[in-house]
Amino acid sequence: MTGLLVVTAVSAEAEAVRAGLDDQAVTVLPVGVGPAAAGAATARLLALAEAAGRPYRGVVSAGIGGGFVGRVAVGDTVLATRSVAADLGAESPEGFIPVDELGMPPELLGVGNAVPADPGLLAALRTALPGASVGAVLTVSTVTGTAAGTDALAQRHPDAVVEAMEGYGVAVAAAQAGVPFAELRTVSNPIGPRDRGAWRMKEAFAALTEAAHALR
Ligand SMILES: O=C(O)c1cccc(C(=O)CC[C@H]2O[C@@H](n3cnc4c(=O)[nH]cnc43)[C@H](O)[C@@H]2O)c1
Repeated sequence: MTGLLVVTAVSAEAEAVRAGLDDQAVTVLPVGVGPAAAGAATARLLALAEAAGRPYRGVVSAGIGGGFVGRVAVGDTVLATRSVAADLGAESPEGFIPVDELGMPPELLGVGNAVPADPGLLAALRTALPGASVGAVLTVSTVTGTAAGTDALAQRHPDAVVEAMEGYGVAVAAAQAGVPFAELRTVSNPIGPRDRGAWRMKEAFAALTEAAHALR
């Protein structure tokens, strides 16, 4: 058994995590933006480690994310209770229908719309990061950038604190490999009408470095 695998979307996030870690047993790798790239790359890393007889003992999706205003602030650290595929489903005149509620046979649904964090891994991270906010983290393929989109998402997910683009994909890879999963985010921007100038990447990367000790 090897140590923990921490996957980020981009290399700047991986570098921020590594800067706060001095543990050789933790592997930190960028796996791409979006649930498909992150899920496929994570599945490959987990399978290669397993085939080499050195499976990872856990996988953490880490990085920056957009925060729901009034629930978290820029610079905050967040731990996911579950990682939710917020745009996996169908639109209808009555609104969005999550894939879980489309009436598909259960064997086609896989893990459904959400994957809970591993209780043991989440508990350990909460202990190490007592100041972290805890709630659902949404995975979206399109960054939310309108007031209407933000309101709809906030109403559909009253327990959500952050949106990002990879957690659910990584969670599916971990679930299929039978490896404990968790998601850790720091808030770089408020979710709302697109304003790239409001993104505070430096602050979010610094918070990621600060939080990384929890991954030891
Ligand atoms: O300029 C953009 O709109 C943009 C789009 C995708 C990625 C980036 C990045 O440089 C950051 C990579 C990473 O950050 C996460 N993230 C951060 N804020 C949000 C958000 O408000 N909504 C969704 N994802 C967010 C995400 O996981 C990206 O992979 C910039």
